[in-house]
Amino acid sequence: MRRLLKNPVGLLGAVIVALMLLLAVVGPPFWEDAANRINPTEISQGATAAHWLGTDALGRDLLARTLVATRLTLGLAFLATLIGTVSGVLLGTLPQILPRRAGRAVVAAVDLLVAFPALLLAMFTAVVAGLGAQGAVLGIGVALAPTFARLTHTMTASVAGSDYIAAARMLRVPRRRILTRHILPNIAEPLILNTAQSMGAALLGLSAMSFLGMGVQAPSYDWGRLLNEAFGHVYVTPAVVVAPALAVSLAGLGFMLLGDTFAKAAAHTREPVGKPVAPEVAPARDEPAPDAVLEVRDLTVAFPGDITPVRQVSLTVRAGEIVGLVGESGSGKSMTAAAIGQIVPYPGLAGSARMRLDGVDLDALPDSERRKLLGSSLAMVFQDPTSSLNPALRVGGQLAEVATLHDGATRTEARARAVERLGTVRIKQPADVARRYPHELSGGMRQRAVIAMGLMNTPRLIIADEPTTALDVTVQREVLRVLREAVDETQAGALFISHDIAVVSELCDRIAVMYAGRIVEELPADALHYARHPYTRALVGSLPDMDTDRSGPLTTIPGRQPAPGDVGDGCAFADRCAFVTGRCAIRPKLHARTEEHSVACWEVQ
Ligand SMILES: Nc1ncnc2c1ncn2[C@@H]1O[C@H](COP(=O)(O)OP(=O)(O)OP(=O)(O)O)[C@@H](O)[C@H]1O
Repeated sequence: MRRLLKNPVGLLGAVIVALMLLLAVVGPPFWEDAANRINPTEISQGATAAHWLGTDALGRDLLARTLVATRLTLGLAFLATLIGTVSGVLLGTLPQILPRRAGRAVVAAVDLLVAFPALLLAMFTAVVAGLGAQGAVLGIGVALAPTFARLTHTMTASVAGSDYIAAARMLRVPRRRILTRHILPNIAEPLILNTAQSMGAALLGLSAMSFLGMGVQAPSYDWGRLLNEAFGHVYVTPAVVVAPALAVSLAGLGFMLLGDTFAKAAAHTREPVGKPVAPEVAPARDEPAPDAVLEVRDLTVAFPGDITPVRQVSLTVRAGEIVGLVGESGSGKSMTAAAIGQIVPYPGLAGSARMRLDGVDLDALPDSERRKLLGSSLAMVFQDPTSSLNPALRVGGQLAEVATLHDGATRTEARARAVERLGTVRIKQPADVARRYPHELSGGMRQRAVIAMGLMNTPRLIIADEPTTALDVTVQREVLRVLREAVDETQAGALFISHDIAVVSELCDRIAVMYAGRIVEELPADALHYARHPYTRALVGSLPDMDTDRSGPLTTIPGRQPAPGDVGDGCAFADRCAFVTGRCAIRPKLHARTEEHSVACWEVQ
């Protein structure tokens, strides 16, 4: 509400609507007498001192009649909106309750009605229902209903696809209860906003019907009826249409502006508070690493509200090397990957002292060049291969598209390369698989197809973000082998993100351990058992081995990682650490123990 009052357009809408509502209450008692007083000596006059906006054919004051008509006009518009909303919402939810075929028939009928001009639909209904206020209200209500029904159906269908609805279905919650308890509350807000806007449309529609003689009939009168009566005299005394025309326009505008502002305010409430602020990081001055395909220095990602999920992360990946980034959920691994790929979600912003891909400084490139380089030199493989592949396109076509877009390859060349790359990732009968749609492949094949898509350009860096988490253990092994082979063959570097330290130690050459947005230890994978940071040691210690007693619960690390907005000045792991001392109130820097092994912990420095 405060936001509404701060917005001048919203404020104007609110003032107009409030004024109209006030007039609807006080209009008839105050001005009814003047509005009905017939005066044969002052018939169809223009503006005079006694009648500011003229008189009608019986000499009645038009300003007073317009003010009095506010109640009937708004009342009828409200009724029409109510009919439109209720019947539209019922119609829109029917497909969820009815058997599939009947539901489809309802959707088709709604689509047909939406395509039909609304005013014609209103007139048709009004003629069938009988001329007069009742018919007009029903007509406008019926005309509003299809839009509401379509909106309700679309939103219901999208909410119905959510996991919590699937869970409710599995628990055998009855359909009607799913609808009222789980679906409707989630779509109520946009429906209410649409209602505010529809009130303006109903008001204009009803006035049009009355103006055309199909709505309110004499002796009753609404604004449309007043316009209809005044229109016969408009060429002689134009002033007679001013009052009702002004009232219709003003009220229509008021409701539209208010509805619009409500909709914008609702969209804003879903936006995060505060403006995006780019993290300030001084550029690195030393020489870049000569053999690195990726060199990241002091990468920081910040969101408004002092949320910093990635804090001064430095990483180097060399050609032919797989670096594992490991840490528990929420430590900032994916956000690091997103920042390297320049896809940090709004309103987050990334900054770094250095960001070099294949020897090129990304920060020094103009936007278009940077996008081009990332498109050709970086391949990203995400956890869910389903969302990386377009379900409407054949696998081969999608892979080929990469080659035609980036390398300007012909269709035949691109298709041949797609089949070859599918073979590279150990897909049997690649030519046959290229002709299939993603849903026709198993999860493991899909993930390999995504890796093959990344390899279409011969990338210099592959970022694989939990690529095997959704797969079972045997398929997981196959995908990891494919990744290793791709790196060995192409001599690209790879950043492999996982929360599973066992997988990382098996696949990677080096491991960077992340905790609360920072790298806390970096070491060769084969030296994992010499890890020094208490967090890395706890991660390694939580792995079951041959001697683990499998009848008991696995070891866990007590406590919780702080959220990105709650990380203090000291060591972020201190609360969970068995070796905590007073020094841990100051954050330890990453300290090089050997050329290949760095740790951020006071205990081991
Ligand atoms: N759009 C966002 N706005 C604000 N904070 C965000 C946003 N996206 C992610 N975060 C925060 O960033 C932190 C790091 O998220 P990130 O996805 O990088 O973690 P992760 O280590 O990859 O975890 P997981 O293994 O669960 O994917 C999380 O705590 C999350 O709350």
